Amino acid sequence: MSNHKTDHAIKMTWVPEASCGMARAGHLHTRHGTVPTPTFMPVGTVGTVKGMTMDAVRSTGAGIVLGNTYHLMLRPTADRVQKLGGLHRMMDWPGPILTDSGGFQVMSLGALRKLDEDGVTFRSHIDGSKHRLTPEISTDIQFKLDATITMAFDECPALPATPEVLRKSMEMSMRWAARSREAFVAREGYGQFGIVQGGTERDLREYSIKALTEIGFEGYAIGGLAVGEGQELMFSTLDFTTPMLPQDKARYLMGVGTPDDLLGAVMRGVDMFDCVMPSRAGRTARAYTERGPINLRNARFAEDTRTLTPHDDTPVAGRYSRAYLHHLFRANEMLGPMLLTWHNLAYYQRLMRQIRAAIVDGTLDVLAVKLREDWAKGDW
Ligand SMILES: C=CCOC(=O)Nc1nc2cc3[nH]c(NC)nc3cc2c(=O)[nH]1
Repeated sequence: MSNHKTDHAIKMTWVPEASCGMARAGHLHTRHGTVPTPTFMPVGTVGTVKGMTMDAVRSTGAGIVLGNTYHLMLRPTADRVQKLGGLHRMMDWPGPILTDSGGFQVMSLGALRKLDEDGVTFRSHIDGSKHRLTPEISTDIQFKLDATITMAFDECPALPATPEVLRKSMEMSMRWAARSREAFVAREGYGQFGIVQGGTERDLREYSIKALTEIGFEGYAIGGLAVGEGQELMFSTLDFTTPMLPQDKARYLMGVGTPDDLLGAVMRGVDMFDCVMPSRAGRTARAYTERGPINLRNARFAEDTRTLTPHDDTPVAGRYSRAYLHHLFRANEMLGPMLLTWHNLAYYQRLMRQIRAAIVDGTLDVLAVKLREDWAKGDW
């Protein structure tokens, strides 16, 4: 008799609610709660969304956050996170957590790694110690972290790359996807996402989707993009990739992006996003606003008593003047990055809520025109 809990566990599901053109609104049901999609996932690299308490993250409306396997396996190590009760308990975030498989982080480390068919060997950027990641090791680490969504271990090839290089890399990632799935422990409401590769080549993307859907995953990520190809090539790749993905599963575009990227990708059928931009910008005095980004270190804000946004839906939004934030950054005060990260993440969540509402009432095209007009206006 097979063990019901593991073999047939009712895994995570994505349920559609409405669509508008290629855009979809739905709900991702997981063991750690339900998340409305489209959704933007704040990046919590080493078990913290830098500069934010998780209450502050929750106050922005975020439903799911991201953790990085590569960073956490080096420090504090997966075994220690497991001893501390898993990421949810350790960082006091009861909601869903998606962890990456480490592949991309190691790839971006460049020289410090050696790739072979079985996996990748690399040296820690912290103390130079030697480590290994394989589909099995990565999946086991994510299990120890208690990730709600586990990502398949893949290789993200650097662009530009020849179709031959892209094909060889994608085929290896598909072999790694099968091994990742084999190593995945199915639990009620948990899930694992496969990662579509193939660069900007339609035939390679088609081959990759066929391979992944034959293995079967709870969701599908679109990898290999936002690596310097530019928005036009990213969008044209999405135009032929998302229609080939299963309609009834969530689609996750990794590492994306600016507000304009998010809007365009949602309109091409993407449901989930993660990007360091809003939080990294928050640490570098770059504020996202309804009229596009502004740099608060600029002297023109020294006596600007206006707030960053007319909205007042978090303890930060609409409360602090640009002049005060300008002062905090000039004085190198830690409150500057904290408040601005909070503001930027709230801006991204508000944008996703606006987009979602427009999908539900069928007016996404109207909203898209309005948003792009306002972003182009520049600061008022
Ligand atoms: C959280 C991610 C879960 O995915 C993985 O574990 N592997 C993976 N990560 C990526 C991350 C990316 N960021 C960008 N631009 C900033 N492009 C990316 C592409 C990939 C990719 O092809 N694979």
